[in-house]
Amino acid sequence: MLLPSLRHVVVCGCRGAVRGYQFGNRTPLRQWVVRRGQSTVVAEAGSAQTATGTAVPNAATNRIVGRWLVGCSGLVLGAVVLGGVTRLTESGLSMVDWHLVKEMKPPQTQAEWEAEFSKYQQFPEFKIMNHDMTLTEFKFIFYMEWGHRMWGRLVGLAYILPTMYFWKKGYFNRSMKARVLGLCGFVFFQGLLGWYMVKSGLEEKPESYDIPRVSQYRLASHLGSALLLYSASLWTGLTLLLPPNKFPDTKRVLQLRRFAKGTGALVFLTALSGAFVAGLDAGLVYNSFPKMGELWIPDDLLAFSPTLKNIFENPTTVQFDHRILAMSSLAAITGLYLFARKMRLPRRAKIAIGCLTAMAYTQVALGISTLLLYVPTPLAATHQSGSVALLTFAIWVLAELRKIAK
Ligand code: HEM
Repeated sequence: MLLPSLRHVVVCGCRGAVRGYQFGNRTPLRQWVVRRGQSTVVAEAGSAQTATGTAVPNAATNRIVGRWLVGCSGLVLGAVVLGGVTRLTESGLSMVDWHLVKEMKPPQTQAEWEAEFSKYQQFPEFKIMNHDMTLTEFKFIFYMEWGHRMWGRLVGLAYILPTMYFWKKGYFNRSMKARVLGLCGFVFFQGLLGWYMVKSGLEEKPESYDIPRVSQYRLASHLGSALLLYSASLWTGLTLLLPPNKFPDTKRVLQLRRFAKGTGALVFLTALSGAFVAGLDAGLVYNSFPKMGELWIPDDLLAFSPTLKNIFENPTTVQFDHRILAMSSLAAITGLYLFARKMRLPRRAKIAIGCLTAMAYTQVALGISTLLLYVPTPLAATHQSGSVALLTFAIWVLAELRKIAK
């Protein structure tokens, strides 16, 4: 006999699966599973009920949560693009302190602007690079950074407020609660990382007349954690929204799934290596393709000592690695496409793989153009956004190929 709350889920005509329960391989003991044709309807013992007596979470609430998370990933994408443009316009070091609430109001009067400008003048970027900057020019770089920080706060609110609301309404099951808490924690961590990164560009380095720039390690961590937040939100949202495909458990399907996972990881790694290229301005050391200058393997590839240091600190090696990883990603995606072409797959999975392949070629073309044209801001920003688009298609492919928990 069905428990009352579970019966409600089934009887209330939830179309398709209640999909928030399929994460991980283990089904919590507290759950009852009922198979209805192709879909799996799951309810928890003693799950909450709405005012109309409907048990939650259910298919409808899962759809709401799914859309919210996909929307949140869109906001993260906006933050990544804005962050890239902020960096490329060299605006990121214009706000020299950090206050969660106070800085939300930008300077209003002439006196406030002058005070803000004179604070900026104490730091190396002004002293070494921008000593002839006017107040009007300062206002531009200030507003760029301010816009990025405000967007970050908007992202934070977009995660935290609905989390509180949905939690109270009982829209999350146990595993979902852990997930959204993790995502909210991640947003907070992302903000802290951002300030930690900016601080590295504000430090006075006596005896150094180099262009002040943030640490490439911190830039890669900041971008990498934004991409992780994006991927986790999108994945969770998509698995709630997309009905799972039914695959036969054949060897080829298992191989395809494994292949797709590896390819997704490679794309992620390539994007991360791009952050090192950006952080070291390594896009300006060799502006030719496919060779680096006259050579396939440049002779300053291992110029730094110890050797390991070259991987993250030598601009030549960092650019070389990014090229190799990018070409490996392209080869893997092309391989995935050819492998999948011979298989009978659901239409949506085929479309997702096709989109991933088309985007991979576009992204490589964008990268090469960025390099050959000496990193112009609009092209570099498009290349950066292209990496998120590529990641999006990779996650879509994985969501289409995912295994249904038994
Ligand atoms: C799968 C393919 C690729 C992915 C996912 C990818 C990803 C990225 C990412 C995420 C960045 C950092 C952008 C930023 O933070 O502003 C970047 C930078 C860069 N990439 Fe790629 N990339 C790919 C292919 C290529 C290729 C084939 C080239 C050229 C041979 C290239 C050249 C560059 C350059 C020059 C930069 C530095 C741009 C700057 O300073 O803003 N990329 N890439």
